Formats: sequence, C-alpha cells, structure tokens
Amino acid sequence: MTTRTPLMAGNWKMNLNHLEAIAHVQKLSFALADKDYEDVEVAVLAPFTDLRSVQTLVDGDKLKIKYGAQDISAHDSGAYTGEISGSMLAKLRCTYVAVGHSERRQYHGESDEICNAKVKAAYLNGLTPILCVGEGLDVRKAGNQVAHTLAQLDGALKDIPAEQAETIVIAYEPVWAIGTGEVATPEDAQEVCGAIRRRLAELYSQELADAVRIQYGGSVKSGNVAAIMAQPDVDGALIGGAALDADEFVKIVRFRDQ
Ligand SMILES: O=C(CO)COP(=O)(O)O
Repeated sequence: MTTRTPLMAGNWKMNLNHLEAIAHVQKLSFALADKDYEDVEVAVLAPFTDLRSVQTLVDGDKLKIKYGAQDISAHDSGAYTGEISGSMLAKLRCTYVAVGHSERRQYHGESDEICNAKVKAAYLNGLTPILCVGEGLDVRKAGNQVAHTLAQLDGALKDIPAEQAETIVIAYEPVWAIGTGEVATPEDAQEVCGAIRRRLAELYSQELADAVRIQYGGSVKSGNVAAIMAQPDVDGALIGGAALDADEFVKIVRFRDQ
C-alpha cells in the first residue's frame, strides 16, 4: 500500500497583498517546526502579485513551505492581456498551481476543456496542478455528485499521460461547502474522494491511483480537519478562509493533534 504524504494547502484567494503575504509566511515559518514537515507537506497558493515576495522569503530563509499560484494561462506566451503563463510561474519556482477552482469555473467561465488545457500548460512547465472538482448544491440535492465530479475529472485529464497524471493532486471541493461554514460530512468527502480514486484506477492503473493525493476542500477548520483526514481516500485539505489565520492554519497542519 502506497503511503501518501498529506498536502495541506492554503488557498488565499484574492486576499493578502505582497506585504501582508510576507508577514503571513513569516508567521507560519516561526510557528511551524521541522517536525511539522516530517509527514505533511505545507503549501500556500498566493495571488500572482505575492509570488515574487514569497519566493524571496522562502529562498532567503530556506523555508520548507511550498508555494504556488491559483490559476495559470492555457497559453504559453503572446497577446493574452492579463494572463500569467506557466513559464512565468516556473521562473518564480512555484511548485503548485490550482486549476479549475469552482470560483474560476463560476465567475470566469472555465470549462472542462479549458481546465484540460491548463493542466497541460502546468505540466509543460514542470508545475504540479491541483485540479479542483466538485458539485454545486443542485447536483448534490439530486444525488448526482459522483457522476458530476467524475465527468469534470475525465474532462480535465483528457490526453494527460500517466507519467504526468501520477503527480497530479485532485481537490474535491463541493461548491455548497465553500465559504459557507457548511462542511461536508467525512462520509460525504470519502464517498466522492473514493470514487475519484477508483476512476483514476480505471483511467490509468491502480498503482497510479494509489499514489495520487486527493484533498478535500470546503469550510475546513482545525475543529473538523481530523475527522475528514481520517477518511481513507482523503490525503489533505485545500483551505480557504481558515488559511488566512496563521494560527488556525498551523493547527490544521497539525491535524493529528486535534
Ligand atoms: O475554496 C476553498 C479552497 O480552495 C475552500 O474555501 P473555504 O475553506 O473558505 O470554504
């Protein structure tokens, strides 16, 4: 049985300017000890304008925290005003990039095809995509959460070879649980995360499926993280609001103590 290192990633969304980002990462670095990183990977997904500052801090102080972006252009370079390319993110030594967050799907019209192109752009530049999938409330009420989420997964992974897909991180984020305080039950999270892993086994191989980390995201806090992490197919969390509070984020990283 493969052991998967849990990934606790804070998605700052459109919060923390570059000065606040420095203060926040410094706070995290003071609070987190070497032993916190022994069996957990810690990452922050920062706004583009923060990334250079975060990089300088992480490099200068040799911090173990990883960082990445919240979006990536599907294009390599050229006349795409306002876009940020994968090579620009790679130059800033980002490890991760979120793809297809529900807020991008909802407010920026990102389809599964666009997510697929962005996953490809991430791999082209040596970045690890955190592919976000998950259903809205209507779909959940109709009981179609698994089919809906797996269709998003299939769409985003189209033509992605196993050598790439084996490093992907999938974040299952039910839209109705994001920023609402309405956390999915651990059983809800396990149902869909388990289905995602089985689909990865069908699309690729059991070995690959066993290696891929699947996060849960949606109103994760220090008080509910342990029960969610206890589920066999949940390998980490993608944390929004609670990641903006450094003390709370550290408690989430230390989920085994909660
Ligand atoms: O969208 C999320 C992380 O990407 C979850 O946000 P909240 O933790 O604020 O619900």
